[in-house]
Amino acid sequence: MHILQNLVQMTGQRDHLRLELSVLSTFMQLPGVTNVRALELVEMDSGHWVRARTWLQDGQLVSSTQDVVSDTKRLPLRDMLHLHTCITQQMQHLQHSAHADQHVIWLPVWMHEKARVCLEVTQSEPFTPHSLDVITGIFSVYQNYQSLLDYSERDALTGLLNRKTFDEHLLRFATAAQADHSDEMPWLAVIDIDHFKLVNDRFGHLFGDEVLILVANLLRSAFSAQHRIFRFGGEEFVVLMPAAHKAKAHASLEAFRAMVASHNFPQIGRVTVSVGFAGAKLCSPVEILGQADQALYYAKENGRNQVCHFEQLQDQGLLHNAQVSHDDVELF
Ligand SMILES: Nc1nc2c(ncn2[C@@H]2O[C@H](COP(=O)(O)OP(=O)(O)OP(=O)(O)O)[C@@H](O)[C@H]2O)c(=O)[nH]1
Repeated sequence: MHILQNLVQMTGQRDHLRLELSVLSTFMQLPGVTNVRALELVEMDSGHWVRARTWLQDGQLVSSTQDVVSDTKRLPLRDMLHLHTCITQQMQHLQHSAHADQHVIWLPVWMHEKARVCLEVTQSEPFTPHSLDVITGIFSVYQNYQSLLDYSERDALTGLLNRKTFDEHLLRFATAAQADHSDEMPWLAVIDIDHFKLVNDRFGHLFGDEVLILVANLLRSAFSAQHRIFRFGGEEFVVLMPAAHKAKAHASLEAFRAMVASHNFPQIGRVTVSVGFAGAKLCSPVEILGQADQALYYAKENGRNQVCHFEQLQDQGLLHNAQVSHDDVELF
């Protein structure tokens, strides 16, 4: 009965992290379960890494406030031998008995043949067919519900994140940077396709859609799993970039701009983008978006196909004629 109540609570969640806490606390209700963790898997610096994102501490489940890049406790995936096997062989789950009273099962969440999260359940007794059925059953409910949540957070045309979860992601990026205390900060970039109306007018809406999909693919290949890429609607994209020095953020946006400009779009040929970016500090999302939008507006007014930085334009006193009132900024 407890489990049923937990499942009801689990499927009432509207947020991935709360859903994760909920499924782990459901596992904790099972007899013999002594430990649970949610492990985050990430590919960076041409290696695979793993770190605990949610774990049990003094009987309470806690989640990391750091992002995976700044988490010094992350390990190379190959250091966790069994998990490494489970992931590289794309297994649905894998069990291992480390000691007579320590039996572990890993349950990776597969999405488009990639696993970004893996749940780990440890119990004091060996797994029986019944306990395995219960664990994998709960995991299936969790996985189905997670993909439903994921679907509702994505833009149907490009598969990028939609506007819905933007504020939450922004807050997480800004808070993680505060905890880090370094002089690096996260960045927010607004990217807009130049003269997109002309593409639609000349080639038709279907070709316009094709350009949106191709630009979304270029965004995915230019930015890593640590970035968050959104389509806010129309031909406007937003990228949340993890903490970095301004020069590094500028260079990666510039590399993306150049990548689009040199891409051969079938039938259409050349397409360019303009980019405005600003520091993603702990202030309101509307304020930060407004700043990045002002820089974008400046880029559009001054030749397009370029990357402009809000604070730099402001310091140079160049924003007087490019002020965008917040009423004009198309946010939703
Ligand atoms: N194909 C397609 N077009 C879209 C979609 N959403 C918005 N649009 C079109 O995007 C165009 C946006 O045009 P504008 O905002 O005038 O800007 P622009 O032509 O890109 O010019 P600049 O931004 O000034 O460089 C409009 O023609 C919209 O109809 C979509 O989902 N698919």
